Amino acid sequence: MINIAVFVSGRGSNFRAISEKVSADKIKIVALVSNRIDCPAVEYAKMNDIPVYFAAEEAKGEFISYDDLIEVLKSRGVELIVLAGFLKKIPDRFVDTFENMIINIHPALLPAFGGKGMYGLNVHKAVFESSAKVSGATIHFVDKIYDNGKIIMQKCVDISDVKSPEEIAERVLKIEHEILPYVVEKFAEGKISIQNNRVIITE
Ligand SMILES: Nc1nc2c(c(=O)[nH]1)N[C@@H](CN(C=O)c1ccc(C(=O)N[C@@H](CCC(=O)O)C(=O)O)cc1)CN2
Ligand SMILES: NCC(=O)N[C@@H]1O[C@H](COP(=O)([O-])[O-])[C@@H](O)[C@H]1O
Repeated sequence: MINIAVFVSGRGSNFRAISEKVSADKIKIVALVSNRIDCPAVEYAKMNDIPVYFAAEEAKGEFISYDDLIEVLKSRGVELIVLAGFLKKIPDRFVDTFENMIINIHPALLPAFGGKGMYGLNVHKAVFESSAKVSGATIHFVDKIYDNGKIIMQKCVDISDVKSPEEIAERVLKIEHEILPYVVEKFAEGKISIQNNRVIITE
C-alpha cells in the first residue's frame, strides 16, 4: 500500500473517483491539499476523515507555506502526489523534492491545448473552436513547466457531433474518471516506471 496526497482547487470529482474506485488495500489518501478553503472537494475530504491542508506560497491564517507542506508530506510518507484539478503552479523546489512522484490529469490530448491559461472550460472552449473531431484526457508527470512532463497515459473520445464546449467537458470527464484511478492503482502496484526516458506501464 502507498500513501498519497491529492491536490485540488474545486469540485473534486477526480479526487472522489480515486477515493471510491481505488481499493483501500492499495492506497491511503493521507492528505487533501487545496488552495481554496471553500470548495466541494474539501467538504468531501472532511466527510471522509481525510486530513485537509490549505497551501500557498506564504503561510497566512489557515494556509501553510509550500515549504512547510513539503515537510508535512514527507512526514506522512507520501509516495505519490496527484494533481486533480489543481490550478496553481507547483513550485520548482516542490518538483525537485518529489521528482517523478507528482502526476497531473489534463482534460485534453497534450501536447495540444496545454500550458498557462489552459484549465477547466478554457481547454474545452479552445478544443471546440479548433473544430477538432477528437479530444480526451492526459495523465503526465509534473515538471517545472505547465503540462510539459512525460506522458503516462492518454485516452481519446469522439467529439465530432458535439454542439458545445460543455458537451466536450462532460465526455472528457468520464474518461478522466476511468484513467486516473487506473493509473493511481498501477503506481500503487509498482507497475509504472521510467526506462530510457520513456514511461513504461506493466499490465
Ligand atoms: N509545476 C507544475 N505545476 C502544475 C502543473 C504542471 O504541469 N507543472 N499542472 C497544473 C495543472 N494544469 C493543467 O493541467 C494547469 C492549471 C492551471 C493553469 C493556469 O494557467 N493557472 C492560472 C491561475 C488560475 C487560478 O489561479 O485560478 C495561472 O497560472 O495564471 C494552467 C495549467 C497544476 N500545476
Ligand atoms: N489544466 C488543469 C485542468 O484543467 N484540470 C481539470 O480540472 C477539472 C477538475 O475537475 P474535478 O475538480 O471535478 O476533478 C478536470 O477536468 C481536470 O482535468
